[in-house]
Order: sequence, then structure tokens, then C-alpha cells
Amino acid sequence: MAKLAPLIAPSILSADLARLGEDVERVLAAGADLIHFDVMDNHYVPNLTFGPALCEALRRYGITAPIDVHLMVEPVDALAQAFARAGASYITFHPEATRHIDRSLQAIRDAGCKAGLVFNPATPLDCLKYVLDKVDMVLLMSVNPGFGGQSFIPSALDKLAEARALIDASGRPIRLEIDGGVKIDNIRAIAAAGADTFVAGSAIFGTRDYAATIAAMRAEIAKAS
Ligand SMILES: O=C(CO)[C@@H](O)[C@H](O)COP(=O)(O)O
Ligand SMILES: [Fe+2]
Repeated sequence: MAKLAPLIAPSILSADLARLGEDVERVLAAGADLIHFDVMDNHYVPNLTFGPALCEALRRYGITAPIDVHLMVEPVDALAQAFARAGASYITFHPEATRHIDRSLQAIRDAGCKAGLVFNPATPLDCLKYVLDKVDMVLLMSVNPGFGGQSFIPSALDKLAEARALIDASGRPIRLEIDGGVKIDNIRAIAAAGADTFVAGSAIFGTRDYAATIAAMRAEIAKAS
């Protein structure tokens, strides 16, 4: 199966939270493809962010782009269902945060969303091979989860190649997303290692000209192929 078209997913963790609707509209107008929505519970990770009410508010505000909900919560299932009702498009969770990985994935898909698993930098991909028929996205963390603005952990490049091989062997259109420390100056190597979906928080929202930053990222990604 041919590699999927690259998608840029700005993380709203670094957006102007007091003007979130406007900032999300701006970044979409600047060329972003999906909105990465980081959900932290101060339990699975040592930080606290957004719940389903904010996702629903973005939909009510008029955001129609796909919303990519990254759950950093434990347990997973009830919140996943609440985000499905709130208008999420993708819902990904960390496998160690649920007792029944297969059941949690299936429940997200039954609720009409695309489902995915997220792997921390030092978490092996072991369980992935058993659920390749039930995932629409594999998200590799290239920082330890909990905060924006951290540096990319280089070992994520080898892990991307490992995940890419598993996905290609599955023959299914599974997205391979990378999250953490993605910048203009490393995105080419990240794309070459196999990623097709690129989360970037501080690298986009920390710049004045979102369109120029996203265009520069796309140009670097194109050089990788
Ligand atoms: O999930 C997380 C952090 O836990 C990420 O989505 C960050 O929000 C990415 O931020 P940058 O590293 O791109 O600034
Ligand atoms: Fe994230």
C-alpha cells in the first residue's frame, strides 16, 4: 500500500487558549490538516488540560476539520466515549492505561471514530501486532507525555521504522503519527523514518506566521520522499 498523504496536526496545547476558536481557525486557514487535542488528567500524566466540553465547544464554534484526540488519561473507556459524543474524529490512547486494549479500540470504532494506540518513548510496540486490524492510527511519542515544548528523543526514529514495517505488512491504511519536539529542522528525518502524520505544538503556535511554518514543514517532508 502506498504511503498516505502527509498531514500536519497542530497541538492546541500551545495555542492561545483564551482565544482558542479563533486560533484554531487561523491555523486551519494556514494549511493545517487536523487539530491535535491533548487530554491530560493529572493521573496518567502530571498535567491537566481539556475535557470533552471543549471539544464540543470547538464543534459548536464551527470547526469542521478532523479533531485528533490524544488521551493521556487512566482509565480510558468512559472518556473515550464522551469524546466520541463531543465530536472527536480520531481517538488514541496509551495501551498501559486500559485493562482491555482490544475492547477499548473496538468501543471507539463502534462509537463512529477512528481508533489508535499511543506508545511512549520507552514502551515497546509488542501489543500492536495483535490489534493491527482494529487501529486506524499508531502514534509514537518522541517526548515523555505531559508537556509541550520538549526536545525530540532521537531513538523515536528507529521506532518509527519499526512501526512503519508493521503497518506496511498489515496492508491497511493506518496512519503513523509522531508527537513531541517536531520542528522544521528535524521533520525531514522524521518523514524519512516513516511518519506520515506530524503533530507540532510549539513549532507552529510559537511562530507569528503559521502559514510560512506549515509550508516550510511540508517542503521538508517532500524532500524525504
Ligand atoms: O502530547 C503531547 C505532550 O504530551 C504533545 O502533543 C505536545 O503538545 C507536543 O508539543 P510540542 O513538543 O510540539 O511543543
Ligand atoms: Fe499529543
